[in-house]
This record gives sequence, C-alpha cells and structure tokens, in this order.
Amino acid sequence: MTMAQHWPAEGIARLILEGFDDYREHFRQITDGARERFEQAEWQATQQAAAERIALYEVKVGETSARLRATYATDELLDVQLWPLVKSAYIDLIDLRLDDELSETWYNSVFCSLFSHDLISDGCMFIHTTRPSLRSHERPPQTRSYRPGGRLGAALSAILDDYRFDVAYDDRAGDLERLEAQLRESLPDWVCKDPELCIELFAAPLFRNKGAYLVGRIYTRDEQWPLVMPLLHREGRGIQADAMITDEAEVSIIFSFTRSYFMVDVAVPAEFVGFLKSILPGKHIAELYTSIGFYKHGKSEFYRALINHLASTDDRFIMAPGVRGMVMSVFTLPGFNTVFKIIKDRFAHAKTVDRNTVIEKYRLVKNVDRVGRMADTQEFADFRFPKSKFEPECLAELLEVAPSTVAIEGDVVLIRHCWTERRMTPLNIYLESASEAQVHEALYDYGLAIKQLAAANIFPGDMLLKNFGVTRHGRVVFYDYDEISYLTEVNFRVIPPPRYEEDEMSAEPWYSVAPNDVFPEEFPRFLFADMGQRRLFNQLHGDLYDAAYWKTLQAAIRSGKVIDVFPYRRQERELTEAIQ
Ligand SMILES: Nc1ncnc2c1ncn2[C@@H]1O[C@H](COP(=O)(O)OP(=O)(O)OP(=O)(O)O)[C@@H](O)[C@H]1O
Repeated sequence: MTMAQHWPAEGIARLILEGFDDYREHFRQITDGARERFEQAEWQATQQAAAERIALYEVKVGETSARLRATYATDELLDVQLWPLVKSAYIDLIDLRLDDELSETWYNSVFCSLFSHDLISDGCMFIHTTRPSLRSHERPPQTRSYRPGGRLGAALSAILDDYRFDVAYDDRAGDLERLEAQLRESLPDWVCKDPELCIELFAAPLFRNKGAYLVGRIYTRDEQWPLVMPLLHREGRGIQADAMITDEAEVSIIFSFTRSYFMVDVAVPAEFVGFLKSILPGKHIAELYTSIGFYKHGKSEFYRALINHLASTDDRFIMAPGVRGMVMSVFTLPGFNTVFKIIKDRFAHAKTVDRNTVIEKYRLVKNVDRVGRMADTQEFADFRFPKSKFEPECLAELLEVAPSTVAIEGDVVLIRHCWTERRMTPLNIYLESASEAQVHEALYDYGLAIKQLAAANIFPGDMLLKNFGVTRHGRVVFYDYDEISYLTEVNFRVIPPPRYEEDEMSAEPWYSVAPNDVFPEEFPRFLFADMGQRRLFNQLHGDLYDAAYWKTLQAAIRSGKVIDVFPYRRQERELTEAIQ
C-alpha cells in the first residue's frame, strides 16, 4: 500500500472543497435573489437575506466539519501530521478555480473548527496565500464601456437602457437631465468635451437595502474619477436614477465599514476586487472583499496585513487613547488603523450586562443594517503576538483587567478572544481641539447618527460622546454596543409632573422607573457637560429630547416600514428615505 492510498489526505481535501462549493452555491442563490427583491420592493426580505448570507458561512463550515467527522475516524482526521498532505492535495484541487483565494480561507475555517487554534501553522493551512496576487489583468473585467464623444446625455441614456429592471424608470427624462447636470458640475469642462472620455461600469449592479448601485469609473487618457450611480426603487412610482457620484471620498463612504454588505454577482471575486481597488486605491482589499459579503476572506487579508505590519515595523501595541471602557479594554497599534477590543473580566458597577450579552450585542450589530453609523467588527479567537510587540504598560493593563482573555506563553501573548474594528477619533477627544465650525458639524452629525440609527430600529443605550468616533471623512459613527437594543423594545416616557414641592427637591425620582424606561428630557444633562455644546445641540437636534419623536418612529417601524439611510448626499430628503 502506498502512502497516498494509506492516508486519506486527498479524500479530506475533496470533502472540504465540496463543502465550499455548497457554501458558494447558497451564497450565489441568496445574492442572485437581490435583483428580484429590488424589483419587487421586498425590503423585509432584503434585510433577512443579508442576515442569512452572513450566517451562512458558519453554518456551512459546521456542516462540513460534521461531515468530515462522520466520514473519518477521529484519530485519523485529527492527526496533525496528515494535514500538510491535505493542504497540498487541496492546492491541486483549487488551482483552476476562479475563487481560489476564497477557497483557501474556507479551508482555514474548516481546519480551525476541527482543531484548536494552538495548531495553526503555515504547514497545515494557508496563513500565507499560495495564490498569485490580484489577477485583475488576466481577463478583461466584466464591464460595459461608453464613449460619449462630447455627448454626455446620449451616453447616460444608453446606460439607463442597458441597466433595466422589471420596473420602469419613473421619470427617465428628468433623471437624465439631472444626472448630466451633476456630471457637468463635478467634472472640469474640458473633460466633458474630451473625445476620448470613457465611462466604464461593472456589468452587474450592486444591490443593498433599497438601492441598486452602478459602479465604475470615468476616465480620460490622463485622469480618472470613480463613479457610482445609485438607482432607487420608489414604491408605486418606479426606478429613479438618483445621482452621479464622482467624488472619491463620497464613493469611499458608500463602500464604508459602517454599511451592510453589497449583493453582487461576481464570477471572479479577485478580479472584481481588483477593479474596485483601481477605483478606490485608498481602500485595503480586506475591506473591499468584506464590502461584497466575503467578510471571512476580508478577515484573512486583514490578518495577513497585520502580521506583515508587525514583522516589518517597530510598531507596538498601546492602550487606545480616550476614556477607558467599563466593559471593554481597547488597544491599538499607532501605525495600523485598527483597534482591538477585548471583554474585561469584571465590569464597572454601573454595568448590568454580562459577558454573553456583550458578545450577543456585538454579533447583533454584525447582522443588522449598520446604516453608515455603526462600525463593523471582526471577531477573532486565539491571536498570538510576540510579547516584544507590546508596550509594557499596555500588556500589564490587559493582563490585569482581562486575565481570562490575555495570557503569556513564553515570549508570546495569547489573546483568546477579541474584536477588531476601524480606529476613529473618539468624539469627546475630537471636540476638545475642534474649531467652532468643526464642533458645529460634528454635533450635527452626531445627532443625525442617533436619528438614523433610530430609524433603523437601533437605540444605542449609552449615547455619551465617548461612545462615538469621528472617521477620516468626518463622519460620526457609534462603536459601543454593550447597551444597544432595538428601538421598539424601549419605553420612551415623559417625566411625570412632581406631586409635591418636595418631589422636585428629592435626589431620587418620585416616579417608578422600569429597566427599559428612557426619559429623553434627561438627555441634555447626561450628554453635555459643556453648556455651549448643550445649547448648540438643542438648536440642532432638540427634537431628540421629546418622547413623542421616538414614539412616532417606533410606530412606523412597528407597522413594518423599512427605512433606508442614504450613503451619499442628496438634493432632496437628505436624512433618510422618508417613512412612506
Ligand atoms: N473604534 C474605535 N476607535 C478609537 N477608539 C476607540 C474605538 N472603540 C473604542 N475606542 C476607545 O476605547 C474606549 C472604550 O471603548 P468602548 O466604548 O467600546 O468600551 P465600553 O467598555 O463598552 O465603554 P463604556 O464604559 O462606555 O460602556 C472608548 O471610549 C474609546 O476611547
């Protein structure tokens, strides 16, 4: 008997890949349904599909591991010596695939679900990829090109003809006029007239919430601009081509880590990500994979970038600047745009949540529409970093507040569980050194964030300034999830009038307060110590102090309305898709 026959490496590799095919097939089915959901305006189903597609990965990894366990004897399957052979058999199987890089991540997930994370090594799995780097040049990407030759209107008209849906455009002529005007306003005149000007759009639209987005670029011989054209389905009216977005920052915000993942039919993910990267060079490919639903692969790419950063720089972990959390301990690398969040062993007295609830709330945020106002997180188990990569004070603090999560193993620090999240400037710190105009803008956006979260049925619970961050694009985003709840679970109340004069003097409330009760009238005092900021916020968003404001939103949500928050500036109805 030869070694190859004796060892079941090839069979295991095949089973892992069959599991991947099954996952990909289901992923495709959910994704392909996006067009019809958009055309039928099935917004509840759209939200369910998004959550289902996120959950799909773990479900299918679980099924694949179960199948492996059922097929092979445990001592055979869990013989770590075997796995380098499994890996090489797997490489042979994936070489010709169009999604080979994703299949490596899949293999890693299955490996980690079978083994404890202690056995992670490049010999047994794909810590480093064996794939060539992005191969966008190998085949022409699946795009459509338009050459206006000075006639922008005609090119836009051809675009709307090519991207058609079961539902007609509501006001095609009006849309074309507006889009052309927007384009002429945002691009220099000579560009609009350039006979070589080309508009290139990815052939499939990207669907998310109530929108379909055409994504591509506009370029001349020397210059290029990203281009996003959001198409909205206005129920009862039809499709509206809403805008031409060519500003790189605005396009970047559309692909933000604070949004749900797009549904888009891509045959070759690396190619599509390569195309996006050419439009948005500032975005890391980890984020781009994540933005189209391949968040596990995004995690792999993130991890590779992280170990590469640690290996090639002297950067060391420090505690994140700002007020220390009562529940979470947060650390960061100054040169790497990410925070690492771990759950403390003991919470401050003011907190009533427990560890499992915290985990549940973070997972909830991953599954809901984050409406551009909550940061996405990636959950990691068993990170290992060299001890020398920690500033001693940082390591001492982590060991003190979370000894069950952080442990020293010789020269290595083991982090048993953590979330990573984009680093922002905590809003309280931002305001300390902001100009008057910046304070105005940040407080306006802070109130807008609270309103948009509420419209998406999220109540942050703890709305203090320190729980929000400011992104590099100046957007205010919420990041402290341990007290969030669905808006519809909160009981908004008006403070009852005092019965006697003594009531008013009393330090204790004269009325009973249930755990879910919230009194919006109290917000100004809670949120702002600075009187100037308190007054300003009152002018900008005073309606948030009124229980009736919140109850109206609750009623709309309870009646089944799904509210979309636009990821870009609009001329009409800036805030949210109105509650129709
Ligand atoms: N994404 C981030 N970017 C920058 N700093 C962050 C980020 N997330 C958290 N921090 C910093 O870490 C601190 C604690 O984080 P977080 O608010 O998530 O913890 P917490 O324990 O839930 O807080 P709280 O005590 O308000 O409940 C924040 O106040 C902020 O200073």
